Amino acid sequence: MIALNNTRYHAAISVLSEMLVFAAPSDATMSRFFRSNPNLGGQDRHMIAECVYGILRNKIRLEWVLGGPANARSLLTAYLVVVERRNLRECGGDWFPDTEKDNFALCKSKKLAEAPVYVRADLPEWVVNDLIAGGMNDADILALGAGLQGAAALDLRVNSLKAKREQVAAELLDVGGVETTPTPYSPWGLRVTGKPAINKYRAFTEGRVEVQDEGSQLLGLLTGAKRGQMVVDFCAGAGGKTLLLGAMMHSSGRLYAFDVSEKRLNNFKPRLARSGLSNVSAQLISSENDQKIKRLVGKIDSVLVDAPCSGMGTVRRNPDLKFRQNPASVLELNAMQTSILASASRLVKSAGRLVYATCSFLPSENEAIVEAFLAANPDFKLLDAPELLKAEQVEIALTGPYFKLSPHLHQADAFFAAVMQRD
Ligand SMILES: C[S@@+](CC[C@H](N)C(=O)[O-])C[C@H]1O[C@@H](n2cnc3c(N)ncnc32)[C@H](O)[C@@H]1O
Repeated sequence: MIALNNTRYHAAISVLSEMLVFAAPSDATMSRFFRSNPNLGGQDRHMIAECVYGILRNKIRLEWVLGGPANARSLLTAYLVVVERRNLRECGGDWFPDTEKDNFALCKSKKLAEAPVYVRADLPEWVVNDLIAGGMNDADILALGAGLQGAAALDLRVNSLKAKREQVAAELLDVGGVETTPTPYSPWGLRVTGKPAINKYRAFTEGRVEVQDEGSQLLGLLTGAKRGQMVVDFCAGAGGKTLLLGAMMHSSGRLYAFDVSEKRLNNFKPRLARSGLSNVSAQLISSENDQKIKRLVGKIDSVLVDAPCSGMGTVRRNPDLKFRQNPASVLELNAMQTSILASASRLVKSAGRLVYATCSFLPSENEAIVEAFLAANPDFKLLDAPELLKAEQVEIALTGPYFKLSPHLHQADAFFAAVMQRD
């Protein structure tokens, strides 16, 4: 139970009211709020953050219980009843206003078990409709929804160019008391106990580890990138996956990192410097059809398209994404995804690989894009992702030919990848 008091109760309502506009990512709103309220101590901040993120995670259920869209104060009341299961007696003290007592009683009277599936899964109705259109049943939707409510772990990837996993684990423990365990599937992964600031350790500043979720690490294996190859990371962003591909290539061959965002590519520079890689060419492109990529047509062994997406698979870390995305924004993304995949595919040489990935679980951003691409490009065929991982000694329970991770099954963010090969 969150230890509320007058200050924390009012601060939580204040910051949540700002967040509910969804004009900015909620973590940015939270940081700004704490900066402008320096009187709040460490414990206060912790409790306020717990309370506010707990409300965002459960907002759909809380609003159903309240009977419709609600303000921050009512949501907090519903949170105390529905999530914390408090009695009115436990909301004693000066902080719980008499005016909220009716809301309290209303929330107590509602039975969540009677709510529609989208409410019980705490996913927007349009998201659940997308899942149903993709063939998911109610039980799986509820399991996915429950998994997305959980806490996300902090995963590290050991840079195989510079160190071994056991060495880095020992170093982190020795230097900072940071406890880690090997990730269940990735050969380079370490799962950190708690959330220590890894960037202050030399293992990080000297490029022996990077922060990277396990799903992204496994994606590297699916590209099959090897020593001496020509590889393209088409949507490289700040280069998280580029660094992994470069390490898999032993810093040999040529690795092109393209992106339309100068800011993201600039953020990649210090990471690249730390990594020790010397085979990377990072290039800003104006669009997926930029002239710069023309000279690479038909020459690339493996092309990764880590497409711009709704990010819905990361709602454990960013619960506000559920409310910052909508059917129209996803439709816009679908058009981009289709166009980027089509353009990037031109670079793949005969028998080369094309990997399409998103950090989303929406079938409209995943299977639908890949199926349409394959239908329009019969020279590409779908490979079996679980088989490819098995060949890399990764045994992971997956159904179907795609690489689909879910938090409730794989203790990772939801993630999707399809591996294709040009005939
Ligand atoms: C999911 S993020 C990539 C994250 C990155 N691969 C990583 O591991 O850190 C998608 C990226 O696609 C980029 N992007 C958007 N439109 C693009 C386009 N038309 N061509 C290439 N990249 C694009 C965005 O700037 C963004 O950096």
